[in-house]
Amino acid sequence: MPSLGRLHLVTDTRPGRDPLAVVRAALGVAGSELVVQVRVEDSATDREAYDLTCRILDLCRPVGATCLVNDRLHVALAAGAAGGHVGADDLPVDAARQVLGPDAVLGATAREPVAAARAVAAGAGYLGVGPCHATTTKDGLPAPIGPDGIRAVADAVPVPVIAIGGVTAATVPALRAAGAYGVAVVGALSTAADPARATAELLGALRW
Ligand SMILES: Cc1ncc(COP(=O)(O)OP(=O)(O)O)c(N)n1
Ligand SMILES: Cc1nc(C(=O)O)sc1CCOP(=O)(O)O
Ligand SMILES: [Mg+2]
Repeated sequence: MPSLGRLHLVTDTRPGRDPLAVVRAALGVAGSELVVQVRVEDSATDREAYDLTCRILDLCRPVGATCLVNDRLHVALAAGAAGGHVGADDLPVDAARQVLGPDAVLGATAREPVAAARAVAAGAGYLGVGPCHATTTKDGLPAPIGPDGIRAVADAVPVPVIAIGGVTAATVPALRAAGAYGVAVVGALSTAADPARATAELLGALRW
């Protein structure tokens, strides 16, 4: 299995956004280094999630980029994505592993070391850890954990830690120094005036 990419683009499907244009721009710069996580609003239908995933897979496949699906593992399987990501309101990690099979990429959200170790024992291959910083993209999150919170989890588990929540190119170095393997972003790419340039800046920060 190829190693996990360090830059995860999580799609922004809120009204007025153009997730396909952002994915296209990011893939043009990052190619196979990019992981695209298809994340749709809870109000989206499965058909909408499936159609978006298929369109994103059509963009990812030619450049060898990885496509994952958030929450809806049946959509991941039906579309032929590489795997999925689950959190506290989704299938438990062991059940998600059963659904996806042993070879799929499976990420789980964990905000502190004990939950992180449990998720890994249950079959998670990477962890999404946050929120690192304040974010306007998702409501109802606990207080930001900052680089220290990332370090606490990264020190406790043997799998890649992907830092999420308010991540920008400027905040990447401190997160990497704290042990993050990579980062997941929504707004840093979806609201960028030039998503290709923003991708290059994030990749540059991740290479340090
Ligand atoms: C890389 C990554 N980390 C965390 C999350 C959040 O997942 P979850 O807690 O299930 O919340 P939703 O994204 O489903 O609202 C993620 N998607 N990706
Ligand atoms: C979807 C999501 N999950 C988070 C978590 O901490 O679990 S933070 C988040 C939103 C990340 O968006 P942005 O990069 O715009 O801050
Ligand atoms: Mg979820």
